[in-house]
Amino acid sequence: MEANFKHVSFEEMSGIDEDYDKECKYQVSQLIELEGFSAAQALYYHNLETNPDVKEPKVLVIVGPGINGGDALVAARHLKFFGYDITIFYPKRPKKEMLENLTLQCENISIPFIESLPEEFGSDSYDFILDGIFGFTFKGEIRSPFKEIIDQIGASGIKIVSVDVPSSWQCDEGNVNSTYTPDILISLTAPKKCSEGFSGVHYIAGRFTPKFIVDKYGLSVPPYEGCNQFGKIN
Ligand SMILES: NC(=O)C1=CN([C@@H]2O[C@H](COP(=O)(O)OP(=O)(O)OC[C@H]3O[C@@H](n4cnc5c(N)ncnc54)[C@H](O)[C@@H]3O)[C@@H](O)[C@H]2O)[C@@H](O)CC1
Ligand SMILES: [K+]
Repeated sequence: MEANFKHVSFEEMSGIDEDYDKECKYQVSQLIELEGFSAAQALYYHNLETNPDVKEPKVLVIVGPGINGGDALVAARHLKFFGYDITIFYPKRPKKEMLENLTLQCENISIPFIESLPEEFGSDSYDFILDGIFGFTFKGEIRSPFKEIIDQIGASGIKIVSVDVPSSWQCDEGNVNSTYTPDILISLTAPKKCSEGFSGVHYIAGRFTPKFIVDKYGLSVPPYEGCNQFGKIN
């Protein structure tokens, strides 16, 4: 299904983002909640399908400094409520009320925050790394400390689940920094051009996109089942 699916450019995704704001009156915090919840659901169902014996998967959630990081904080909270064993690494915390509130909500449910990544990841340290470092607006070379973090995650041997785009990939150009390719990708609203050749497991989380936006940008709609907030396309 991936090959026949519409992959959006940076310009198109920026237009959709603007329409969410101006035409749909979605508040950023509302969108983040929907995106993070959808991502948590997708990972939950993925684990159920591929690893049903692991009832409380251990997930290291890596939170970046922007909205992609906000999505990851929301996903972490919902996964914790789903019974997962969650740890958060959030190295660079901007003083923004919305992100501070999302952080507090994770602290309130006793999710531990670690100060640094382990020197080496043991094979059984985590079942997944949830990558919420950078999103579709990322450009250029990776600045410190994220260069080192992204290299470490890539070398960890742990299954990586990227939210929206693999962090440090550019929306239109792809893996310009030659970093990791995730095992699982959860694209928000629509897959981005950089994932056109992606051969891993691919979910779309966008069951909040009104039909007029789907029509305006010619988006493909994944097969949403029941009340799932995600659809699988690969
Ligand atoms: N704003 C919204 O309402 C929506 C947000 N969404 C989510 O928001 C994401 C985009 O959010 P942002 O635009 O905040 O982007 P990011 O979440 O990628 O964060 C941007 C921040 O990363 C840092 N950064 C940027 N380039 C860097 C570099 N080269 N090296 C090191 N640090 C760098 C800067 O501090 C910048 O403030 C999407 O991918 C998605 O996850 C969208 O899906 C749609 C709606
Ligand atoms: K990401």
